[in-house]
Amino acid sequence: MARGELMKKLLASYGRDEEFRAVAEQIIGEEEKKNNRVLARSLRKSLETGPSPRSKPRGLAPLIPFPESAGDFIELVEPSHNKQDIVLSSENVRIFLSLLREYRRGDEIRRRGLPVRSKLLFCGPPGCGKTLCAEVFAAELGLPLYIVKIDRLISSYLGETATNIRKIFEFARKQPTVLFFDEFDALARARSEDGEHSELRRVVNSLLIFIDRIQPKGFLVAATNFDQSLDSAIWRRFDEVIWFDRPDRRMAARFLRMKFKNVPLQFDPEAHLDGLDGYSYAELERICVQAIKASIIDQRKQVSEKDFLDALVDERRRRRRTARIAEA
Ligand SMILES: Nc1ncnc2c1ncn2[C@@H]1O[C@H](COP(=O)(O)OP(=O)(O)OP(=O)(O)O)[C@@H](O)[C@H]1O
Repeated sequence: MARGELMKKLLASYGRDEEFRAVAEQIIGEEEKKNNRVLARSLRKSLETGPSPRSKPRGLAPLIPFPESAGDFIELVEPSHNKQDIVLSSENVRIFLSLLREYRRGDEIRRRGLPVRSKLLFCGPPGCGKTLCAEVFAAELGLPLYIVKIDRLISSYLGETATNIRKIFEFARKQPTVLFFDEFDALARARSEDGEHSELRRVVNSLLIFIDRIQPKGFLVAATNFDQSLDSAIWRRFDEVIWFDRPDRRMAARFLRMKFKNVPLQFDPEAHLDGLDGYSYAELERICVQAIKASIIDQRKQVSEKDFLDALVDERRRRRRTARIAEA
């Protein structure tokens, strides 16, 4: 495996001892194969003198195990998408490129006493790329992505929540990661609760204080669908606020071209852009995938216009049902 890929795997396995050790062994094996015996021997020595349950950590920097108890509300995501898979506005491309460059020069910037932007708020309707972008961004940075489900975090047993929050932040302070807080608006809702939930409010406020104080080694990203429910006390804690909008006509056309890039078509999907106004990327994605699947099921080599229109009708039905549920 290429060295870069192995390094990525090694970083992603950080905090999970067994996996980390397996990848480290793979790296040593590769060096042995290349006849770099001195390096391989010294790597093995570091690995063997690393932390063990009985000995004090020496050699390798001690791993900070990710809190086991956090498993219910935090998830390590192996990036499976890259920048080819996302459609972003030119403004967002510019912001992300500048964040990447700043991160790479972070040590130098900090040495001069200046802050590095590392706390980002992603706003926008569902299915418009907030999570996908966090994944692609983590892949570009070569950092592991951890997704924290805020609603689950704050509804877990309160006594433990406070400890878990502290552990998460301790982890993010020491280990370069992209720590992604999904459904951040759940915080705002919890903050406005009162009376019997004052304990909950305290937990939420302590989470905000942690966000305020932390200088993450990587990035802390929070995502919300409801930007209006976040008050300025929350907004001002972030270095950048980035909007992910539903695609306009031009972006929807780009998305369709991307999705059908390697698929033989009997029609021009862009002729249907009028009917796709207001759809999210996730909805457009479902239409494209359904249309492609229909051609596979019928064992046809090309996707037909009917495949596309049938998928569109299905998605419309789904939208109407979802809207009805949301109103109820
Ligand atoms: N900008 C985009 N470019 C390409 N594909 C996209 C984009 N936005 C969304 N998608 C597609 O829709 C799926 C869901 O998007 P994603 O999970 O990023 O939405 P989200 O904004 O995080 O939504 P939610 O608020 O519901 O969590 C993605 O996995 C991807 O297939």
